[in-house]
Amino acid sequence: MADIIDGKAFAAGLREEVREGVTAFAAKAGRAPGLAVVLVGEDPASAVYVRSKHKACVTAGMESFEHHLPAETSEADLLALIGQLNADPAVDGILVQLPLPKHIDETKVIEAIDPDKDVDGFTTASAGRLATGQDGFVACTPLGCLMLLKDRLGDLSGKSAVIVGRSNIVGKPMAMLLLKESCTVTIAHSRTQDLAHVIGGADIVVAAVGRPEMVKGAWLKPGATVIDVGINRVPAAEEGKTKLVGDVAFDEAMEVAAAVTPVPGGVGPMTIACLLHNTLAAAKRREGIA
Ligand SMILES: Nc1nc2c(c(=O)[nH]1)N[C@@H](CN(C=O)c1ccc(C(=O)N[C@@H](CCC(=O)O)C(=O)O)cc1)CN2
Repeated sequence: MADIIDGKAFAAGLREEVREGVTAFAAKAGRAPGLAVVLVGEDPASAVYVRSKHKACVTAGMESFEHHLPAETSEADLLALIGQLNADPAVDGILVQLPLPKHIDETKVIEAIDPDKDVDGFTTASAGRLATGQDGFVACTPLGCLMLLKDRLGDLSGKSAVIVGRSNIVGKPMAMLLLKESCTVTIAHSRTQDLAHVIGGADIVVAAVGRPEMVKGAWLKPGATVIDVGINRVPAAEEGKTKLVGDVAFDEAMEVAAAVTPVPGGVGPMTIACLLHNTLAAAKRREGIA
């Protein structure tokens, strides 16, 4: 039976580390790091995530600047707000909660964020910096996956890694991070032929495809480490109820792998902990503090 990788506990440790870092930062800089979070509209899941981010920020001793705009906000008004936040010296990190309402061009809004405040790591500049080995911010979810992998496996050099999913915010940055760790990286996607065979050769599997329990236990190499990024709500056995499952068939994977992240309680909590980590790093860079 595989070990369960406890992302919730790891994230709590990271948040505590950040809290201590914030205290040291404030003593030197005479101010707390500041994170601006922009939420447009009433998406209930987004509202929950933004509340969690605010609470985590305050608990870590950071300033949280919340901007909750109505769903009808125009793209021009949102871009104007980003411009103000870019220029605000109290703001070290800017995050625009996704998804945005359909009438707003997400790419245009993300690209408007100053890369030095892009604590979500979503701008083209941040992606380019990661791809070329320059200092910059790494998207929080893949950064959290990497931390869990390094904690579990230590040196990743030479390991074979398969990432299922090629999104700009998880699959691609994950591939860059694992390449930087000298893994042999394969990105699988919806057109990949014989996915079972591709996954079967991997020491590390990162599933980020958004399809409930798509990766089967029988596809895994015995002893693999499995990181499940998927958060899918599906009907539960009890009539009218729902439950969360990942992109990996968890019970099957537990029979074959060496270690698996659960859903919930695996990668998800790392996302917010890494956001705090990036915000502290942004503040230190802006103040020239090592
Ligand atoms: N600007 C951003 N937008 C979005 C991001 C992001 O990183 N930046 N990621 C997601 C949502 N998200 C944070 O924003 C997020 C998702 C899930 C979790 C989490 O802890 N999940 C729990 C389960 C939660 C539940 O019960 O529903 C878990 O997996 O244990 C945290 C943050 C999209 N938008």
